[in-house]
Amino acid sequence: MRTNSQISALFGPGAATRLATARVLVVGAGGIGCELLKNLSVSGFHHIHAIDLDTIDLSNLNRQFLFQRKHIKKPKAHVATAAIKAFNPSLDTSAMQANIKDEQFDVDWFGQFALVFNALDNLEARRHVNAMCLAARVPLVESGTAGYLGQVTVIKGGETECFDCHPKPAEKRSFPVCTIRSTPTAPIHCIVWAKNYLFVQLFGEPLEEKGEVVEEVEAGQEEELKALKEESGALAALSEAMGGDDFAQRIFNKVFCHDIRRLLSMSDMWAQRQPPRVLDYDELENQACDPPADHSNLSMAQAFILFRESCHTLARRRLEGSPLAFDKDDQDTLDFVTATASLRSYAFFIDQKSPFEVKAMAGNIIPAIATTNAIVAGMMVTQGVLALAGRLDECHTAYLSYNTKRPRCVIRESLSKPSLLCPVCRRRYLTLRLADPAKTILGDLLDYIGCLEGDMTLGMSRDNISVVEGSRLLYDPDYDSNCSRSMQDLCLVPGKMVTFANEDDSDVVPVILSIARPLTKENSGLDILIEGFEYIPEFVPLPQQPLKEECSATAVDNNLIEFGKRSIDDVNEVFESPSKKHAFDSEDLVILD
Ligand SMILES: Nc1ncnc2c1ncn2[C@@H]1O[C@H](COP(=O)(O)OP(=O)(O)OP(=O)(O)O)[C@@H](O)[C@H]1O
Ligand SMILES: [Zn+2]
Repeated sequence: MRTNSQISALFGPGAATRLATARVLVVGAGGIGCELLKNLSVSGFHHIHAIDLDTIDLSNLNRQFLFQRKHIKKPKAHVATAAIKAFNPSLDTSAMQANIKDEQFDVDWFGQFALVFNALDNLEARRHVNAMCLAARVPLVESGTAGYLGQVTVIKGGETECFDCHPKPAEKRSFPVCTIRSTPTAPIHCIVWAKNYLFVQLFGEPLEEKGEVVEEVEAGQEEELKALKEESGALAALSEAMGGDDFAQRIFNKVFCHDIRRLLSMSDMWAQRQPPRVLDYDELENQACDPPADHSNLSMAQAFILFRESCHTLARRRLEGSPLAFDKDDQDTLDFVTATASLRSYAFFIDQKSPFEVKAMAGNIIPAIATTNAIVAGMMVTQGVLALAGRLDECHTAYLSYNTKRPRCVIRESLSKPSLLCPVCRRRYLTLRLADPAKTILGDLLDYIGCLEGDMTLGMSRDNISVVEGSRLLYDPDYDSNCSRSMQDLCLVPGKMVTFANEDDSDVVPVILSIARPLTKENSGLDILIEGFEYIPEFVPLPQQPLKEECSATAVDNNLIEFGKRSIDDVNEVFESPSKKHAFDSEDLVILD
């Protein structure tokens, strides 16, 4: 536990009082959240509120050290805050098991905190908290980890980049169909073939629509694609043998003998490549072997046995019910993918992966590493202390990278200014309060906005305004049927955010009205009140197409936050992490420049 003088020595004069009086929110009490809560509790923070929608699972215990076996199924936020209170009984803690996106957490609710820490694991929730903190004008410390990689940054509306200043590319994971079906060269190609092609053809719904395999035909491959389609037809016909004793053998002979012989007959294809080998069912059947171990590679004989057994199990399940879907936690489906991917790797002379690694790759799992979470949570505290003191010029975006060549594993950058084109933070955030949402109609609100004058004018009126909530268009000059409906009827309740834009003049800053709790008696006589006019962001109208230079973000996955500025070299260095490699194996990365 830090004494006041230690806190002042570490964080500067006045820090002890500032930390002791600030009310802070921690969103997410998982891997990073537990470390962070523990850090906050011993760093001089006093009023700590935690929220998490989940309960504790056995799989959390290896790294979420505030939890013990006896806590399984209990709410994470409650157990975590109780645990830190045990470290420091003088703390004022509170906890909620809830989704941070719930409407009850409106702008007023966020506004009660001096600082928010995000310790989340998904983009959607991060985006939501980003927008709510902008609306409530509360600084946010954002974090993310993926394997050995981690990031921390500070977001303050109007002063720094926000979470949405750079577009986050959708997770991309696609492979050309001919690589997967005819010329695999990497373990991931065999895994995708087993999971997205063979498994789906035999036991599931049709495949390519699933998105991982794309019909990207290179010149001269049209013939090959046609042959592959015929091959798929033949495989579908084999499904009719499902349930029979020789089902596994027929599948094996088709995919590891017949199809490979057909490929070998195309000698041009192997001029520059190692040709595959045909596998022999009888030979493998006669080989004795030990049972497979989770962490070591399967021998060919072990893969064969697993293939045969999983084929029969899945055939039985498929005949008993509806199409099956691959699930990394469904052992039968995982066994099938592990075994067939291993056999295909043997056939194509590709490195083997252990069942454990196959599970990570097929399930696209990035291992969570306690040390990474701990380092990131430590950096969050130091950034949070600076943000709380308003010392944004001293705050940083910090990247934790894994690289044996670099002397330091933390790379720091000063915070960037908001992107002038950001569709989220380059907006005017105002708060709307109504005396009675059941009585005020949308038309009244439009008139009220049209009549605002002086410093409060928004440059909008019924003739040019468009009103949108989420993906719902509520009003534009050609669509006024909602004007006579009450705000309550339109579900415009506290917690909702409504965007008002001038349709005619793109130089007018769009306004986001956060609907907050109704007016109290203090404002009696008013029906509508809009607050927060002091801040007008510098505004540049959005172009039709986002400018390419603006997109300097890297995408790793939904688990890792992305903020511009890292060079591709840095990015490549960061990706030298072995854990990252096993999860993504090069084709899985999307790098925008
Ligand atoms: N919308 C949300 N509202 C509140 N909490 C959320 C929300 N989305 C995610 N979380 C919480 O954020 C935490 C993120 O922690 P972490 O990344 O360690 O995930 P985890 O679920 O604990 O671990 P794993 O996914 O590896 O099993 C989780 O506890 C999760 O419940
Ligand atoms: Zn922004």
